[in-house]
This record gives sequence, C-alpha cells and structure tokens, in this order.
Amino acid sequence: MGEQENIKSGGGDKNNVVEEAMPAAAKENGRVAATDPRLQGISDAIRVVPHFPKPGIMFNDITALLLRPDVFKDAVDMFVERYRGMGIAAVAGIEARGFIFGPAIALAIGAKFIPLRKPKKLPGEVISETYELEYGRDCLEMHIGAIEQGERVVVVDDLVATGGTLSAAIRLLERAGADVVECACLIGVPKFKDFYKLNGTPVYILVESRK
Ligand SMILES: O=P(O)(O)OC[C@H]1O[C@H](OP(=O)(O)OP(=O)(O)O)[C@H](O)[C@@H]1O
Ligand SMILES: Nc1ncnc2[nH]cnc12
Repeated sequence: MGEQENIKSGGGDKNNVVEEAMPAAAKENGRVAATDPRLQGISDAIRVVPHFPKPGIMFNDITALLLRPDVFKDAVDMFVERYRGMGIAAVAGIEARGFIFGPAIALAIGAKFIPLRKPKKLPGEVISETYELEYGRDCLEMHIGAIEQGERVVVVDDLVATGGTLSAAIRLLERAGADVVECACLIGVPKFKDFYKLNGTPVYILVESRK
C-alpha cells in the first residue's frame, strides 16, 4: 500500500462507527478534505516500532511527531478546525497520550479539559470503567462533578485500535450525563476497524497506521 493510500479521514452520524476513505471524506461538508496536504506530513511523522511493548505489536509512536512542531501544530489545528463552533463544552483527554493533544484543542475552542486518568491518580471522588487493550487490561477514572448534565464532549486520544479505551471513556462520560459528540484520534489501526466498540459514537481519525 502506498503512503497516500494510508491516509484516511472519518466522521459521521451518532449511530455509525465511521472510518471513511479519502474520496468520500473529501465530498463531505465540514469534514477534513482528504486532499489536505497536512495529512501526509502527519502520517510520515509517526514512527512505527515493531514488537513494542510485546512481540507482534506494531507500535505507533507519536513522540516522533511531537519533535516536529510544524506537524504537531498541523494535527492540533485539524481537530480545532473541526470542533470550533460546535458548542463543545469539554474536551476529555485519555491518559497518557490524550493529554498531549487534548488541552491544546480545548484551549483553542474555548472548552474545559477533563483528564480521564488511570486508577488511583485522581484525589477526589471518582467513577471508574475497566476495559481490554490490544496488550492488556486497564481502567479509566474521572472526577465526579467534572461534567454537567447534557454538556457536549469530544474525547481525544492519539490512537484507536480495538476501541476498548474510547468505549470506556464514552461510558464514563455518559454515566456522568455528557452528550459525547465524537471521539477524535490521530491514528486508526485498520486491522481493528471491524472491532471498534464505540457504542454508536463516531470516531474521527486523521490517518491510518502505516503497518
Ligand atoms: O483502542 P485500544 O485497543 O483501547 O487502544 C488504544 C489505547 O492504547 C494506548 O494507550 P495505552 O493503554 O497503551 O496507555 P498509555 O497512553 O498510558 O501508554 C493509546 O494511547 C490508546 O489510549
Ligand atoms: N499499535 C499500537 N501503537 C501504539 N499504541 C497502541 N495502543 C494500542 N495499540 C497500539
């Protein structure tokens, strides 16, 4: 598969899990144009590390992208352009890598930032959700009171593989009364796209993993 074919852009209705090929995305009103030259730079800046953290896992390393402020900014800008003016009250970032992108997006669109943390990190009263990963099992927690009933929320992370982490984040936020509008990730791992478990919430992906 050529580099250009790896680039995807998605988004869609609340009842669909969406990962759209370039031509479809390009036609859609308000979505990222698949011909946007920033996508190629973003895809190229992600390093793929074979067999990390376990044999067989092709690890998509966004720290290489973070060393390129121009590309880092392009990624943040693309999310900001999508969510600005949509009445988003909160950006919820998933520990750890959602903390890298989420706050920048939140500040730019004038939303609050809610950290969804790994267990026993938050000092206040929390609600929790456990989930399965490509390489293990984990749990997310959120402070009670971070969300008000009916607030519109975007969940941000670097990558979606099985969708287990995003699903746990959605469950947490919906239990607290949030309206989860969309999940936003830089990277989608295509081998899992039939297994996303996002409870009907769309996932918006900038690029597909290269391997
Ligand atoms: O779609 P999934 O199969 O749930 O996998 C995606 C999650 O896995 C990675 O985080 P990880 O749990 O490795 O934690 P880290 O960010 O703390 O390294 C990644 O940053 C996502 O949060
Ligand atoms: N292949 C992958 N690369 C980076 N982070 C991940 N989280 C789950 N799967 C991953």
